[in-house]
Amino acid sequence: MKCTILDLPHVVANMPQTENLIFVVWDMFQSIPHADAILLKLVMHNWSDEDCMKILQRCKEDSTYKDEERKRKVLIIDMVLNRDEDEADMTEVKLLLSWGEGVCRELRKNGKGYSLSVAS
Ligand SMILES: C[S@@+](CC[C@H](N)C(=O)[O-])C[C@H]1O[C@@H](n2cnc3c(N)ncnc32)[C@H](O)[C@@H]1O
Repeated sequence: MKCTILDLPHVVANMPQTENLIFVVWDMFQSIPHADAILLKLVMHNWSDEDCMKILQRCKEDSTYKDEERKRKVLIIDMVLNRDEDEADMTEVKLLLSWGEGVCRELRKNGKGYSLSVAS
């Protein structure tokens, strides 16, 4: 498996490369280069809903994959509040960790399943 880490210049510019792991200076708001899968780990909580939609749109755009069976996968790992099921201490820890980081989103049960919205 080959992995490419995309980030801003001050984060990846001088990182050592290996055969399977490379670091590339890239602005994810402009485009996302071709890959079988894209992992957005601890990225979305930094951005508004509008910016998250832009990032997901860039993930969706890939002129090299026309085949429906081989569409790229997008995996999101991020922290969300789940006050209905988390212990109160866990909610406090999550709020503390997300403090100053941007947007804290909350998972809520509704009639159809779950919804995710900006925590208030
Ligand atoms: C909270 S960090 C998460 C980093 C890494 N995914 C992790 O889990 O450790 C968010 C990263 O997004 C990067 N970032 C911010 N704006 C970006 C952009 N326009 N294009 C690419 N990366 C960006 C930041 O430099 C930062 O390293």
